Amino acid sequence: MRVRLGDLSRSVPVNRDTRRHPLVRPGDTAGRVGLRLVGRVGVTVARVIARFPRTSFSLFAALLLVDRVGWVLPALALAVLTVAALVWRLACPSSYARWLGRPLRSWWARWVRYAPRWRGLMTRHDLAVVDGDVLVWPGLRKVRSSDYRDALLVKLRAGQKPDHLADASESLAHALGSQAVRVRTHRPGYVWLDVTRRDPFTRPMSRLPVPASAGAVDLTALPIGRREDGALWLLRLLGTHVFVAGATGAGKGSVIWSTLLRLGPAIAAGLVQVWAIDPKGGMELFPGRALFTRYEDSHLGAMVQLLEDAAEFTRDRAARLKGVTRRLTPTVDMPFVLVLVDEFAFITAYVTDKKLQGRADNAVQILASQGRAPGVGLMVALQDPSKEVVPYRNLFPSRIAMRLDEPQQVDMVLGDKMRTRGAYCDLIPESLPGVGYVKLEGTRDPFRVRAEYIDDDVIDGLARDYPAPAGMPVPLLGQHTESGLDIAADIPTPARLGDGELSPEWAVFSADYQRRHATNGTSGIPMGLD
Ligand SMILES: Nc1ncnc2c1ncn2[C@@H]1O[C@H](COP(=O)(O)OP(=O)(O)OP(=O)(O)O)[C@@H](O)[C@H]1O
Repeated sequence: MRVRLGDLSRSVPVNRDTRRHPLVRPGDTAGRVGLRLVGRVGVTVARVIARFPRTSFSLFAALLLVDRVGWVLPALALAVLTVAALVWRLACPSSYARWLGRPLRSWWARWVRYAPRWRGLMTRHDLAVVDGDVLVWPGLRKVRSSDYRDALLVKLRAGQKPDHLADASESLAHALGSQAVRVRTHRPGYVWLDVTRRDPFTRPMSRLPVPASAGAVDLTALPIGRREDGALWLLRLLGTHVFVAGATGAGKGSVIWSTLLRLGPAIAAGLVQVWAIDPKGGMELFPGRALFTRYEDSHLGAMVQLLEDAAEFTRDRAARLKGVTRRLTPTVDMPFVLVLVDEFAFITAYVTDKKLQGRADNAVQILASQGRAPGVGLMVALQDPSKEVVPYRNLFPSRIAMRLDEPQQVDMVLGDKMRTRGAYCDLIPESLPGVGYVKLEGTRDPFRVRAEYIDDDVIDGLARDYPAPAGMPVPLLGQHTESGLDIAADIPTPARLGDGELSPEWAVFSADYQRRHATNGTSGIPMGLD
């Protein structure tokens, strides 16, 4: 690789003629030329030292050492240090990675991978700006390299904003041979450019913690998957509402079930109630019905009624808690209630009966606007983020977009400019179900995640081990049943409704859904419940 010092500098004159100060001018004596040459070399060396003080002084110290003691001793010392580093790496990989591996890799990435081509990258992607009579470009300030990505801290030039880099991110990704380049805001004037080198989600995910007791369930941080940087993806339910969108087979089910898996002990202890609606006739949620305090999956009217009951409950609780507390701490007497709706659009945007649609709409508005403080959360999933559902999006502070069919749908789900900021949901391959992007209220940038896959055996175990306590009103299959019904005992094996039992619009949807699923076999990574 050819390194040009010009690439490492921070600016060049706009008009190259101003640089033309020839070394040899007409009438010059040899002495003058020599002096000019020494002067120029001196200035260049001083510039390099000022620009790269650590590297320059390390090099200088090494040369001094070789000069004083010869090369044998330093070479031996280097060999001993290398062996020590290898032993360290084998004995304690995590501390090695933290203290030596990553800093070395970051140093290498900065000076070998990025710095030599930085100027070309910036100018060719129209990221250089004219400042007075010089051309300047965003400065590369720091690189943090991990197994999967390089994070580049970039200083913006006056007149630039993060969106300028975001707009160029797709072409930068191609230029760098990266899967994706995303822009994260750091602080005013600085952004992180995340350059993905390998997709961490192509590897099987290690199992995530499952809370052993109700006390271990943290409603503000349920571990339901991994973030791209390797950290746990912690989903907040208390004080927010969650909107999940994704094409068929995108893995919305894994978000729902990994959430329910982490709620299990709290559900069984009565600290959390889940009121569930599955317009697909129970195809998604029915196997977990024992977990649900209320459940509807067949009649539209009953589903809307459940939403209205939840809205009424929310209003009532908000009135009771008025002046007492601003945020609920769930107890058995005052549980957190999660209203879970699969295929949300089918009970809101797509309902043809205007009266029912109005009722559902009202209930959703009340739940979304008043539920956060009194401990009522709404979690909805939907397949088709069309413009009809966009108005609902703003009611949900936490949004998750999984694989989507069209690039425009990304902003429909996550919010404006989110695709530009790197949420490439339309580029998620079908071979990676469960992968998506999350946008949280109060944060500027989306982040990439993969939900843990929960298989049918785990779901059966979850429903068996953590049923909602009996003694609650438990309406089942569209019929309002009175309290005291132990549903786990009543319906031991999962049953599915036939299309004939569904109302006409659900029958059409259900038939279409089954047809699509019959040809949509996707493989999963099995993960069991211990
Ligand atoms: N996180 C995941 N990891 C690995 N595989 C997964 C994951 N999530 C889902 N899958 C696989 O993808 C298939 C489809 O997932 P899922 O049913 O959750 O999609 P969906 O978005 O709910 O689809 P639909 O809207 O059609 O119901 C699953 O049967 C499973 O094989």
